[in-house]
Amino acid sequence: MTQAVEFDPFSPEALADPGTAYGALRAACPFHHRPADGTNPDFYVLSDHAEIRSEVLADNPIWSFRFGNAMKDSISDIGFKTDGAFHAAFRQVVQRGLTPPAVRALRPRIEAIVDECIDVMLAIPGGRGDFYTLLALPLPARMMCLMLGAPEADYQNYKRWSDTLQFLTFGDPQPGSYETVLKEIYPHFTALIEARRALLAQAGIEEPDLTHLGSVLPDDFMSRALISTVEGRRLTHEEILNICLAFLTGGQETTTNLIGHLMRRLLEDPERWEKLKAEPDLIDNAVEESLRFDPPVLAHFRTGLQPTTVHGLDVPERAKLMFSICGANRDPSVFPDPDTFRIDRPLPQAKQHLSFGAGVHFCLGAPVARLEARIVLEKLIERLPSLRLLGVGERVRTWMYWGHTGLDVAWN
Ligand code: HEM
Repeated sequence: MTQAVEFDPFSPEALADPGTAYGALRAACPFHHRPADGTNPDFYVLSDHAEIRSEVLADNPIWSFRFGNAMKDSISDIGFKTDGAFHAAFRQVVQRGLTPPAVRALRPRIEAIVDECIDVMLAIPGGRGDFYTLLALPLPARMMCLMLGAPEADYQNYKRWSDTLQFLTFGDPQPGSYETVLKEIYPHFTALIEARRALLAQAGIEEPDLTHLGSVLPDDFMSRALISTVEGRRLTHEEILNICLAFLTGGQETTTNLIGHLMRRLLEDPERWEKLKAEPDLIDNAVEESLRFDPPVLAHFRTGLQPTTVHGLDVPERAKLMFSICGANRDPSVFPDPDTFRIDRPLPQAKQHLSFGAGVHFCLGAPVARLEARIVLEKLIERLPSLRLLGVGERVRTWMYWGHTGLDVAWN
């Protein structure tokens, strides 16, 4: 059944309260066909949790990432925007740097940044400010600089570039505007890559490997890309840039919004905040419930490589399929009482959310985002327990993302 309901992801209601809108669509029509409307192309919306997981995001010959994961095609066949065996091999370049011990080793750096942000908050006379500007935004941006190997002082550029790229990829940009911003970003990354190539040249190393990480080269993901091979060859410059862009765009606004949503939901009902302070063992539950209830990425797209049938409906080749993370996260067969935010939702249940995707393109940065959110809660409970919510800012402008531009908070 596909046409049973009207669904407009661009309506003011869906933009303002996606959980309710996407949840209602899932309940009424888990596979929905949305015809072209003059501005937006024809696409299908799948909200069926089990099917998204087992059919669309698992390794399969039909639903391709090669056309990008936005509504409009952007074919590049580079890096993460690939399918099958090549993609699996390419992922390894980053995945090898994000083993559990490697992620745990980020803890002191994250703690130091959070402490610095809280010091700034505590020094504000009157104890009031925007939680995004003060913490939710600088932490992920600084972490991306640190992980890629850029000076942390660049973090405001990283934030600006990521916002612009996000909007251009998932919004409705002017022709050529994507290329304009890349003209600013690519020279920045190219200079950092060239600096690492120069270090190798100075040391007379032609075939760099793992042993050179942290010795000849700084131990960061840009160096990691230089020492890595994929299918027996070195990565091209474009592939290294693709990794930089994936971190730049994938790791910032998403994590900012995770931290922002989390604090909004905890503070809007002060009993939740009190409960968490009394039972800090619930921190992981609260983080996962926030991801489920307020997914920073509402949905992504895949493109059909061949005709197929979904929920009994024939779907043509090159169909655009939107998998609704937000809708799937409200599935009552997986999450009882899905429209209630429960900080004590059992962890194994809450973790079934699809907010980091699933399957072959599952988010590589998920453990980093989770650790950042966890440390923010640990530190706020310890150092700013009197935090309270005064107001929520504007919605972010990219319709497929869910978050706000500010959170007005106060503390004693
Ligand atoms: C709360 C924070 C985050 C959310 C909600 C999030 C969400 C996602 C989602 C939904 C995908 C799957 C895309 C798809 O299948 O179309 C993804 C992939 C990815 N994410 Fe994240 N992400 C977050 C943080 C991060 C961080 C911190 C990093 C980097 C350290 C990162 C790097 C990546 C990369 C490289 C991929 C591509 C994986 C692949 O294609 O194989 N993400 N993310």
